[in-house]
Amino acid sequence: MWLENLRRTFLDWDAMAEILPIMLTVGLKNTLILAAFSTVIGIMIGVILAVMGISRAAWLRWPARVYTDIFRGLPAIVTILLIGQGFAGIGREIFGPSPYPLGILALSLIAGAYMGEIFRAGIQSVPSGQMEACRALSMSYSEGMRLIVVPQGIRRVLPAMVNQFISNVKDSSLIYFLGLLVSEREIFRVGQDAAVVTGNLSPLLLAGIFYLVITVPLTHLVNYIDHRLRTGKRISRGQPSSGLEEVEELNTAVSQERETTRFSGGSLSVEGLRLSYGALEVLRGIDLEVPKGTVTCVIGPSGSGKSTLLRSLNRLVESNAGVMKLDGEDIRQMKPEKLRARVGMVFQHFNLFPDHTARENIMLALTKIKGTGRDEARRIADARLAEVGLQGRGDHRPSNLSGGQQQRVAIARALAMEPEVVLFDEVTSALDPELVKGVLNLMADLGRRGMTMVVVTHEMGFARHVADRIVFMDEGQVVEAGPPEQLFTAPRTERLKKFFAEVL
Ligand SMILES: Nc1ncnc2c1ncn2[C@@H]1O[C@H](COP(=O)(O)OP(=O)(O)OP(=O)(O)O)[C@@H](O)[C@H]1O
Repeated sequence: MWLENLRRTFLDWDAMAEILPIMLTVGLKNTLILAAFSTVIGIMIGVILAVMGISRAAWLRWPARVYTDIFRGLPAIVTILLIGQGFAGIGREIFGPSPYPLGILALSLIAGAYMGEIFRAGIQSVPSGQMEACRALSMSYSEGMRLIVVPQGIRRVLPAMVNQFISNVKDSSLIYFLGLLVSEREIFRVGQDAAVVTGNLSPLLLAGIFYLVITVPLTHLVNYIDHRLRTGKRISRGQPSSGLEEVEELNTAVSQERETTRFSGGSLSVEGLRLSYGALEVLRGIDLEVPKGTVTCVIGPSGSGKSTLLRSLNRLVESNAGVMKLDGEDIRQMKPEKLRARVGMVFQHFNLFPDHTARENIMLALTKIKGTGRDEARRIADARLAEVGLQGRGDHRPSNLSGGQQQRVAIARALAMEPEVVLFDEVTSALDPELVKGVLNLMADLGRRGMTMVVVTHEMGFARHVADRIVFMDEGQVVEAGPPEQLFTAPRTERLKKFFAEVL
C-alpha cells in the first residue's frame, strides 16, 4: 500500500509524459539560457575582478574585494530579490516588462564574484618562472599575462568554471521568485506548476532528472577536457631516455647547418654594478668584460650573487648603480623588451610553456612579438629543434620530453630570437645526472660556433674545458677572474682555493 502511494507520488508516468514536451521546449530552453548568459557575463566580471584583485594598486584591489565579499556572502535568493525587485522600475525601462533579464543580471553578479576568485587563484597558481620566461623572450608584462599566464591560469581552473556553470543551472531555479511569464519558466517552475495541477511530485522528479541530465555529463566532460589539456595528445617519448642515447641524439644531429653557421655574438661590459634587495646588498661593485664570441663561466658558492648578476644583465632585476653595456650601448637606457630580444636567457627549471608543443614554444615569441610570419616561424622553429637534436619532436608537449630534451628546447627557443648574447642560469642543476652531458655538449657546441655566453654553473669540468674566461664570485664581488687554466692550476686567493677544495 505505501509502495503504491510512493509510486503515485513520484512515478506517475502519465503526469511525466504530459509535462515532458513543455519541459523540453520551455523549461530546458530557459534554464540553459539563464545559465549560459549568467556564466558568460559572470566570466567577464570575474576576469575583471581577478585582474583588479592581483593588481599592485590598492584602489583597484579594494573595490574587487568589497564586491566579492558582498556577492559571495549574500544568499543567492537575497541578491536575486534585491536586484530583480529593487531595480524593477529601471529594468522595465531598459528591458521591458519581463523580470527575466534582471534575473540573468542577478545570477551574473553572483557568478562574477565566484569566477573572480576562481580566476585569481588560477592566475596566481601559475609558477613565477612562466612570466620570467615571457619577459626573457622580450614580452612585456601585459603580453606575458595575455599570451601565457592568464590562459594557463584559466586552463587550470576549467573544472571550477564548469562547476560554476552547474551552480548557475541550479541557481536559475530561484529566478521564479521574480514572477516569470509562462513562456519564461525554467525547469523547476515548469515542474512545480505541473506538480500543483497533478497533486503529486512526479513532475518535480522529472525536473530533478532534467537537472541531472545537464550537470552529470558536464562534470565528466570537463574532467576529460582537463586531462587532455594537461597532457596534450599522448605521444610516447620515443626511444631516448637514457643519457647516452640523448648525447647520441645530439651528435647525430650535427648537420651541415650546424657545422657551417656561425653566430655573430655581441660583447658585454659591466662596471661597478651594485644591487640590493632591501637592506641585503647582493652585488657589491661587479666589474666584468665579456668579449664577443666568448664563453664566460661564473662560479662561486651558493648565495654569492651569481644568478642576480645574470638577471641584472637582461634587467629581469634592476640594478641600483653601475654601468652595463651591450656592444657599447648603455643597457640601462634601453627599453627592457628591446634588450631582451638581444640578450636571451635559459633557466634552471626550463620554464617551457606546458600547454604548448616544443615547436609552439619556439614560435610563440617569434610570431607574437617579433612579427615573423607563421610559415617562416615554423621553419625557424624546426631548424632550431633540429640543431639541438630534436627534429621530429616538434609536436611533443614538454611533459612528453625528458628534462634534458626540455632544456634543449629551451635553448632552441632562446636561439630562435637570434640573440647576441645568451645567459645560462645553472641550466643543468635540475637535470638527472645522466642527462647533463647532452645539454653541456650542446652549450659547448654553441660556444665553438661563436655565441657570446655567460654561464652560471656548478659544472667545473665544463667551466675548465669550455670557458674562455672564468669569473669567481663570493659575497657579491668578483674575487678572481681569468682563463680557466690559470684559475684551476694556480688560484691566487684563499677563497678560491677553499671553494675548489670543496667542489673538486
Ligand atoms: N628576489 C629576491 N629577494 C630577496 N633576496 C633575494 C632575491 N633573490 C635572491 N636573493 C638573495 O640574494 C642572494 C644572492 O642570491 P643569488 O641567487 O644571486 O645567488 P647565487 O650565487 O646564484 O646562489 P645559488 O647558486 O644558490 O643560486 C641570496 O642571499 C638570496 O637569498
